[in-house]
Amino acid sequence: MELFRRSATIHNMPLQNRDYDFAADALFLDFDNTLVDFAPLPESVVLPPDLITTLQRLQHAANGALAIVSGRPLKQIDHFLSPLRLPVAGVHGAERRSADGRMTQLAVPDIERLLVCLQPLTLQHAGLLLEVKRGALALHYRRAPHLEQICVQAMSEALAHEQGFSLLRGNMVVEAKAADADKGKAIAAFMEEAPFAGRRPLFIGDDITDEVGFAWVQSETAGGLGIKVGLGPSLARARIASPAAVRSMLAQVLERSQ
Ligand SMILES: O=P(O)(O)OC[C@H]1O[C@H](O[C@H]2O[C@H](CO)[C@@H](O)[C@H](O)[C@H]2O)[C@H](O)[C@@H](O)[C@@H]1O
Repeated sequence: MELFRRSATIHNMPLQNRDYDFAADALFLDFDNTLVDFAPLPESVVLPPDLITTLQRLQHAANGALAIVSGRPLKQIDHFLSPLRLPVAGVHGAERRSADGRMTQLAVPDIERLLVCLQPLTLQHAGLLLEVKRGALALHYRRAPHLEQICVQAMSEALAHEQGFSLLRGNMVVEAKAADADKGKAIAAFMEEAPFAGRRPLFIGDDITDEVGFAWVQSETAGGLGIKVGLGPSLARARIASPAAVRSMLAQVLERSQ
């Protein structure tokens, strides 16, 4: 059964006649707008019933080769998926928990000056939210979309005096994150380790931060596939319509395995 629609813009990308193989593939999943639908605030996402059980069973069926790769801190992912503790890369790869539970934290720049610079803006506009992470700072404007340009400009100006950060435009958010951290490197690091090593990486994600992940999994060395959720330009060679479609596809994959 074909589970993903090939991207309309990319042709001649055969999937070796299969889409997902529990014995041969490693599955990497973004969190927001991939597994769960967007919500007005980061803490208000709602996990659909059965998602945790589906992930747990998938992980078991794949001999552990399933990980979450998110812009969120690892602790938040654990909180939402509790009691499940999956291998996770958080804050775009700045922190990572391997399948054996080992933690890796990249050295990250100090966000203190950025915080001081940007806090007045959030006091001025009630619809804005600053999300503080280890070595990253996200300025959310989902509840005040008309402030997008002001937010982007404020973040750019704050970053002009800083070293070691890169500016990331996400969905209704502009973020300063550690320049050294990216999802491609995080997936590459998982793929060096058991139980991921030797498998074909599949990465499902929706946002700009996921593009480096798609590029890495689709590299010649990795030989994998990127699957973009939703519309918009992407390097990913396959598409899936929505988080609901991702959840239903994961459930189908599981059903087929039994
Ligand atoms: O890499 P991801 O797992 O997709 O995380 C990306 C960012 O997700 C969160 O923000 C986004 O989702 C929120 C909840 O739906 C929404 O309110 C916000 O507008 C979105 O940008 C999270 O808060 C960020 O830290 C992540 O970087």
